[in-house]
Amino acid sequence: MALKENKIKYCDFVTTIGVGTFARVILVHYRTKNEYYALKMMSIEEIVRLKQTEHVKNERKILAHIKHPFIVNFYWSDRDIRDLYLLLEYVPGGELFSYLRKSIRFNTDIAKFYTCEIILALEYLHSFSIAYRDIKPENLLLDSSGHLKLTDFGFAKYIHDRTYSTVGTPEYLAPEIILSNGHSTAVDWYSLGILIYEFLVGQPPFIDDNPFHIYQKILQENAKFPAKYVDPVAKHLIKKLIIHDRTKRLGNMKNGANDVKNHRWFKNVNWEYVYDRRLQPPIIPSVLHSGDTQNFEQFDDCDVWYMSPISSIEDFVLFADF
Ligand SMILES: Nc1ncnc2c1ncn2[C@@H]1O[C@H](COP(=O)(O)OP(=O)(O)OP(=O)(O)O)[C@@H](O)[C@H]1O
Repeated sequence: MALKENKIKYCDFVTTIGVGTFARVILVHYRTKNEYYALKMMSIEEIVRLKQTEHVKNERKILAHIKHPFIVNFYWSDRDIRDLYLLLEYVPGGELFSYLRKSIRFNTDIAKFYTCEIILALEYLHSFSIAYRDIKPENLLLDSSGHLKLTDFGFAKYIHDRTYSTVGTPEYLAPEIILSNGHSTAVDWYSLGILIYEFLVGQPPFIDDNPFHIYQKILQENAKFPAKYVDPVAKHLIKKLIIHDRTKRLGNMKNGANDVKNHRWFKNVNWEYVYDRRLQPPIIPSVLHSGDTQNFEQFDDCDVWYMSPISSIEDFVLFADF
């Protein structure tokens, strides 16, 4: 415990770079290394109250297990009487979401570049039976060279058979999650189909202010494909990814991710080049120095100094191995 607390001692808090449902993410400067990192902080009291204990434990366990060019790097976890901490690589280019909203939609080449990098990240995760379960543009960050880094493993889980919890973001939920039919890594291929659609069209196919109506649309309606933005090959790929029948869903059949990679939409893609980060990124973020936060929303300074409540002993011991 004393040893673990020492880790935080060397971090100077610089500014808040993200506030999610369960976490605050702070840019920290690590004095001994003179480097910047992203510190994800979660209030123990809040995590327990919002029934996220297992999710956070999964997140830590999975982050500690994986290493991939398109997934955010994890360094260590820690806790004190108020918070849980995850020290992550700082990815300074900001969320792909911001770039997508700014440009309204991506052309085929841009959409394809990001899709290729996500496919390799998903293929890697699925090889360990890890379902990511929260594919959306907000969880895709750009590094300083413009390559993708998947972040937020809060809903990721090792799934060896099927699992029944309802997690994810409404617009991206696979039908089997909505129906509580038990789900597996196949849900990520469904969400990838929705993501490609959002890249090309500028919004997901099933939208509504009320999540319940989104679920109804996902279950009952067919996606409409504006021909102006979605060419027939992309349409074919998306339809194969968002197919309700999991046994026919691309990525979830016996050839796994290879069926997706071999789809006509990726005809000229050299997958080794993709893995080696040798494709030219279509957007190069403006990053002036390693601790530059210009690509993130500005948060109130008091967020940095916000103190979570002291957790109860019962809650604290739930995270004994964190
Ligand atoms: N490693 C990182 N580098 C830079 N920014 C990051 C990093 N990790 C997270 N962020 C920023 O912080 C935001 C919130 O982080 P994260 O998504 O992990 O929190 P969360 O509470 O689990 O979110 P959600 O509400 O989506 O569940 C991200 O959307 C991103 O903008």
